Amino acid sequence: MTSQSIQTGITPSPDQIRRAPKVLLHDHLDGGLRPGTIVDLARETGYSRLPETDPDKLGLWFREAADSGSLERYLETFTHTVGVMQTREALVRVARECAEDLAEDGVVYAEVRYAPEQHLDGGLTLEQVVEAVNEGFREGERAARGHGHRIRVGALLTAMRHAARALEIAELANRHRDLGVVGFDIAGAEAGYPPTRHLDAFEYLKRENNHFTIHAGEAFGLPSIWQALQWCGADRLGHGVRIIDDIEVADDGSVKLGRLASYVRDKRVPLEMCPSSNLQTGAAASYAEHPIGLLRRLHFRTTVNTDNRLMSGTSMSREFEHLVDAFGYTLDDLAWFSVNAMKSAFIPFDERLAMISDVIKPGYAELKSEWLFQQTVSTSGSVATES
Ligand SMILES: O=c1[nH]cnc2c1ncn2[C@H]1C[C@H](O)[C@@H](CO)O1
Ligand SMILES: [Zn+2]
Repeated sequence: MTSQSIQTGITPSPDQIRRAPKVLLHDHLDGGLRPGTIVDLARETGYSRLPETDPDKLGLWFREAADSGSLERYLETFTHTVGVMQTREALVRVARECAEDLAEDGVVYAEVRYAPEQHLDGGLTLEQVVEAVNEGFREGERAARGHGHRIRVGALLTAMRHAARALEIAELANRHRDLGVVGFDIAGAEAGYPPTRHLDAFEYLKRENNHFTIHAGEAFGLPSIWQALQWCGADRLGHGVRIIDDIEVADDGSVKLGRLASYVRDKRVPLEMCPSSNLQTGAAASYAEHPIGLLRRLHFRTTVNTDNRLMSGTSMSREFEHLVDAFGYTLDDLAWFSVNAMKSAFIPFDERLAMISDVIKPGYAELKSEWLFQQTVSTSGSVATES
């Protein structure tokens, strides 16, 4: 081992990646159910339209059905998860398991989103939906602590862009502020549903000094990102991968940023990138070609996320593993992504700083010192054998 290898960094193993403290800003509650839970809930709630009732086959069905190359077809798979999330008990269970699963994977802070308006078919009110999900998150946090994992989960309330309830959902998010809801989002099919359709909701949230992110630049390009930032005033971009269309890379490797890409980088706009999801919806061709490689090199404020763990058969650790394989990222890179994400969270500044200094940095330092110690032991071991 040389000092050179310390400086160039440690290629983390899957086990180190799982133990590293990770921060997740973009994860859908209705895109992360355990297949076995879907089967149980379908039976309990009388939902009879599941394509498979064996949990393994059902998990596979979601991954394959979501692998269509089109966002619209990808979104069709949510009919079944949303279909079994229509009772208070179902919502509490799904939220609890979500917090437990993320904690088990080494996520220490997560913002998990869902659309309350999609969970009213069983007679719940919007308020009851939010209360049930919050209850589940708190139960999950407590259960995780019992298993030695610390996680904090905040909710983001999503409004569906094809519907017309964004202002109502924004008001709901504002009422539950400081009660477990940390912000707002819009999601759903992007093409044909520009974010400016929901300007009233965004203007309301700005007047309330509240936070919001917008899915933009995933299935539609620069105009969507431009509107999300310059008309709606988004704090972060969900995906934002198409910002790459405003960056020119010449044959000699020199890079030229257009005005919008410069703005995104200069203003440190957080990009909630979700590599596996982008491969499935056709927003990127492969991990190696995913724009996150270039954007990270150019110091955009990139973060790594899961989007929908069920549909992509993924986890935060898996997303990091894919990027380590594709770009040779080191433990330092993963720490950089995690600090970036924590800086971009919607909780108060002092709480973000505390997470960075008390949890994230010490966690990566611990992994690094463990690795250095192992190297020293194996080096002195081989010296001892030689002498
Ligand atoms: O990646 C996505 N883009 C746009 N919409 C999405 C994505 N993943 C999930 N959704 C939708 C489907 C869910 O039912 C809804 C709320 O979580 O958000
Ligand atoms: Zn999403």
